[in-house]
Amino acid sequence: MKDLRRLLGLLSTNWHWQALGILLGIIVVLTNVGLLALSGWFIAAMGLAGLGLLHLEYFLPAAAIRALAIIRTVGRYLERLTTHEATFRLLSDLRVWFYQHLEPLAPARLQMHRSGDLLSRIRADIDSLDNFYLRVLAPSIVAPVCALLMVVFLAYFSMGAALADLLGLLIVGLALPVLAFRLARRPGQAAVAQRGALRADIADTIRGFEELRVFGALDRQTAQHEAGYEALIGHERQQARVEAASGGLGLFVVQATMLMALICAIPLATAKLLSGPDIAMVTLFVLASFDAVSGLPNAYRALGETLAAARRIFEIVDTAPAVQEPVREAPPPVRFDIAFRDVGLRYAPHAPWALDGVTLAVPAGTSVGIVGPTGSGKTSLANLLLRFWDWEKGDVQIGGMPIRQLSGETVRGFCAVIAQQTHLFNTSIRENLHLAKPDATDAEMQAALRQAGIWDEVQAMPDGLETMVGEVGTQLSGGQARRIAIARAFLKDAPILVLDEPTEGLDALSERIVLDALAALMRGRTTLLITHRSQALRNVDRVLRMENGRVYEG
Ligand SMILES: Nc1ncnc2c1ncn2[C@@H]1O[C@H](COP(=O)(O)OP(=O)(O)OP(=O)(O)O)[C@@H](O)[C@H]1O
Repeated sequence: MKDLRRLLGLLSTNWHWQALGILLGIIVVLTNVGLLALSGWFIAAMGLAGLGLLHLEYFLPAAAIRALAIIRTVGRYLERLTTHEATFRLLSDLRVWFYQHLEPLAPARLQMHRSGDLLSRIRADIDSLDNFYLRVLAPSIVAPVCALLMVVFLAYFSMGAALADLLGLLIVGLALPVLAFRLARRPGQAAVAQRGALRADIADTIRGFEELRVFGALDRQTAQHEAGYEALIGHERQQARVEAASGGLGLFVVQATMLMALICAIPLATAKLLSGPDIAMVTLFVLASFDAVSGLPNAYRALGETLAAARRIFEIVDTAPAVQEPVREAPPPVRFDIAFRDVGLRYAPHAPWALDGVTLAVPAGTSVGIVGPTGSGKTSLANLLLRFWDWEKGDVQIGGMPIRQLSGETVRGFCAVIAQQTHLFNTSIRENLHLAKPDATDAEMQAALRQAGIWDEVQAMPDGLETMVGEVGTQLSGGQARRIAIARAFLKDAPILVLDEPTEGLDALSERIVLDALAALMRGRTTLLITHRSQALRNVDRVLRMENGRVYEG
């Protein structure tokens, strides 16, 4: 219920389009009912007039039928246009809203989510919210308004037919939707969760194809996916049963209501209170009146899925970022020395200290190499400096300014990062460089690539700067990818460098080339170099050792 209320709150931004869509929906339903009923009356009346049993002035009803047909057609078109406009605006607002909440959570709060699952939330879960306005909310307003007007109109001709219609409309428009919602809610929730898990599994499998083939585990993995799909089909089958049953029942109620209305109306005709054409009109009016409610059982059947999708989105949106931004940002520092003062960090409230009273200083323009066994806390230093995590004790400063007083964006604006896993996007070298400086000219890019020692190789590639680097840079060698990342850092021209295992995974020759490029990059910049490799330390001014979250001199 809370999620439903929240979902309604999210709709408020586009209420003009939504209200217009609902108004047009009401007009379309009423003209459709009017058209069918009047046509029925007219055909019956014409038949009687043909037999000479009735004198019929046919001009007015014929004109009314034509007018209703035009209004219905144009109205239906405009209604589709506005409701879809409202829905797509809503979806795009929701995506922006979700992304705005997602971005501050990276990387700390997103590490427990699988990337395939996040993609599923951004795309499929938000998409499934289109069901809410289009099929649930708008028809839920259109239906009672139209039902009320139609029943009042019918009561003028036959109270019995009006009551029968009211009962039928209540069954199809209220009882069946509630029942369908209840029965399909659990399988709907399960289907949404299962689809998310499957997408994440498949994304994982595609990423790990190489390993799966090497270990001969592809068949096992495929069998697991098949089992997952079987489970999904099971949930979908349950929902399909509810859909089929509510559809069949709905149809039965429509026919039964028509019969009831006819039974109520015939005695009125015998008593000469209604004419023959009136009977045809009343009967067809009852049939057409279900146009207002016929979509509701299936819409409410799908509502369980929609709410489950909304829950998955709210889960992310409600996560508090790991780092709180300052209410008012302090002026940016003008010096770029780095200082950690007695810093204590734990990744969870009762976890062991990952950093346990770390104090270190890197004077501006100098470099410090950090070595130490795995898990000793080296990368954690970088995580704090980049404002990806917050710490519990002590302080981290840049140029004497506590970085907590600066926004994460400002702090990261001062830093360039090169890590073992520095991400290259699956696009051209040019676009990857643009990331660091969107307005970089070709000459600037060329200079940066030259400084990174890779210009000659890029120039020799058939497509030069337009060369596509492939998924995470797989079309390049490890050393080339690293040097493109270095060129990117040259372009950014940030005063602080964070190098986290920048030569990891490279052979001796590539390492030497990358280290030469890094030496040029480090000149004049405050540098924190985290490494296991002794070669990498040749360029630094000072070496510190980390052990169990503490820092020791060389
Ligand atoms: N995101 C995280 N969530 C929870 N614990 C973490 C996280 N990152 C690191 N840790 C823990 O904090 C400790 C320090 O990790 P850190 O990555 O800083 O070490 P490291 O010296 O860089 O290791 P390596 O050389 O293997 O990269 C380890 O015990 C690690 O398990």
